[in-house]
This record gives sequence, structure tokens and C-alpha cells, in this order.
Amino acid sequence: MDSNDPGAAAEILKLAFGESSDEEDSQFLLPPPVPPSAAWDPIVKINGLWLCRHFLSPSQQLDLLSAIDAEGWFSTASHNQAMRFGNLPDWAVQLSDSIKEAVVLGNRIYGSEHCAENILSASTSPSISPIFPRELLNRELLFDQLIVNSYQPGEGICAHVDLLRFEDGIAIVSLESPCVMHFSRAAQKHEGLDMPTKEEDEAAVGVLLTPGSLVVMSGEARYLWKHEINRKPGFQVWLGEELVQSRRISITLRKLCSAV
Ligand SMILES: O=C(O)CCC(=O)C(=O)O
Ligand SMILES: [Fe+2]
Repeated sequence: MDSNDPGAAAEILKLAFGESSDEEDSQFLLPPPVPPSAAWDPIVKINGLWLCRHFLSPSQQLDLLSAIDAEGWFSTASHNQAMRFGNLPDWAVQLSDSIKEAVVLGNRIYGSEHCAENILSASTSPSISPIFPRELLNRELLFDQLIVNSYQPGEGICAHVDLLRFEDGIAIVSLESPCVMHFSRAAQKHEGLDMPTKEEDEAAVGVLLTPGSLVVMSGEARYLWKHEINRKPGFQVWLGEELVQSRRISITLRKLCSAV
């Protein structure tokens, strides 16, 4: 199944639970209706990588862009990145809270015993993960570090694994221009996580990040895969079509490791 297909999450649930003609049965078998902001797609080739395609409505995107604009970070062309540690602006705290809410709700729907995770696993991927594991959701602050990037057409970010000074659990919200983020296997190992098979090693996986979408990485996706955005002409192709590139803003939220 193509996890980038809009109906993928619904399809997974259908595979897991089947279609019941009996209304009473379906009350017990089907998870509750999914509000748009908590409809998640697992990127099935990459354990720990999930996409919430319609996380922010168009008006929420505009509000967020206005809040970022009001910070004045990008008023000169030479500035394309802002970082904050600790005390985040109010809008970023709200964003972080909404991400947590969507993850908790998503975990309840897609990743918990109510969703018969084992059935999901058997029918799709051998080890489908929760959106974020519980221990991340239990930490005092889910995120305390913010990076806002502003990319002009042609600009992107080289393949990398986020620094280990950040804990597990990374969230990226995309605004304005859509783009494809590519994931490729990192050479490094990480404690307790399996190394890739040869096939996985060779595969690069593209994920379409549309405006208003939220992508989250944990576990293997965060430690064993590099992510990259190449917006040079010819590289932003989705379903055979080159995406038109304009300015793109991304908001990355992470948690710094506590000092030892
Ligand atoms: O801009 C993005 O979408 C990705 C940013 C990123 O990967 C990073 O700052 O580490
Ligand atoms: Fe990154």
C-alpha cells in the first residue's frame, strides 16, 4: 500500500477491521470518527515516521504565518533561520500543545490496543509504531526547542540525522510551498535499534509535505534515517510532475537532552 495515498489511513483501518454490515458490530469494531487534524498516515517503509496531512486548516496556516511575520525574523533577505530554546513564543507553545493533542488522539486511534495494533501490523508492516511512544508523551515538556526556517525557491536542507543533543521525537510543520522530503538510511547504528536490511538500505523514500501538514519522527525514523529536502530544479518531483517552488516556511520542534 502506498502510504502517501490520501486514503491510506482509512484503508489500513479497513484492512484491520474489515467492513461490517451490522451497525451494532461496527460500534465495537471501528475506532471513533477521526477529526481532520488527527488523520495520520504511517509512512509504512519507515518505522516511526507519520504524516498528518491536514493538521492545520488554511486559516490556521495564515494565523501562524502572521505570528511568524510579527516576530520580524525574516524581514531582511539575509535571515532565513530563527532558533529559540526554553521559553518559546506563545504561538509555538500553542502549536506544541496542538501537536501533542493530535499525537495522543492519533495514538489512541491508530496505535493502541483499541486499534488492534497486532492486526494492523500483520496486514501492513511487521512493526508499525505508535505515532510517538508513550514515554515521549509523558515527559514534562514535549518540546522546548524551536527552529523556523525560511527557504527561497531552490533552497533546501542537506541529508542529515538531527543532532543527538536532541531527544527522540521531532515534529515539523510545513507552510507555503509544498515540497518532497527524502529519507535515506543513515550509516550509523543507534542503541537497541536494528540495522537495515539490504533492500531498505538502498531505498530512498519521498514524503510530500503540503502546506499545513505535520510530519513526526521517532525511533528508527529519527535515528536511522537521514532526511533531506533538495529544491534544486529537477529534484522536486511528485507523481511524475515537478512541483512549482515558492517560499517555504518550516517549523521544527524538538526537545533538548537534559545536561548530564
Ligand atoms: O525544514 C524542514 O522541513 C526540515 C528542517 C530540519 O530537518 C532541521 O532543521 O533539522
Ligand atoms: Fe532535521
